[in-house]
Amino acid sequence: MSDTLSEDTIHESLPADWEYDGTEILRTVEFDSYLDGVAFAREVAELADEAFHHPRIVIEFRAVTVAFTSHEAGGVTEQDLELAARVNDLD
Ligand SMILES: C[C@H](O)[C@H](O)[C@H]1CNC2=NC(N)=NC(=O)C2=N1
Repeated sequence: MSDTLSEDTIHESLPADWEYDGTEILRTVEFDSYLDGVAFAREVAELADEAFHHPRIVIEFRAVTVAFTSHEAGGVTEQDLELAARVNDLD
């Protein structure tokens, strides 16, 4: 079972453009078109499924929000931070 991180550790470790709302780490990425956002969401989904660690993904008209938390651990873990950094590499 992964260990959940303290709020201080999460805030100190957040990848660029990510925030922490007390439950999840989140990032919203804006796009010029809806389908560009859908394509990005698919890339996120593929890296998440490869890692078998799945975010909440919200696809809107020209923005996609990705949110990670570790459900089994009951909070944010190192794995969430690692995948968030990998999502930034997609951008
Ligand atoms: C049984 C459990 O759903 C699986 O082990 C995986 C699937 N994907 C997951 N994704 C996330 N974000 N947290 C989990 O705890 C998790 N567990």
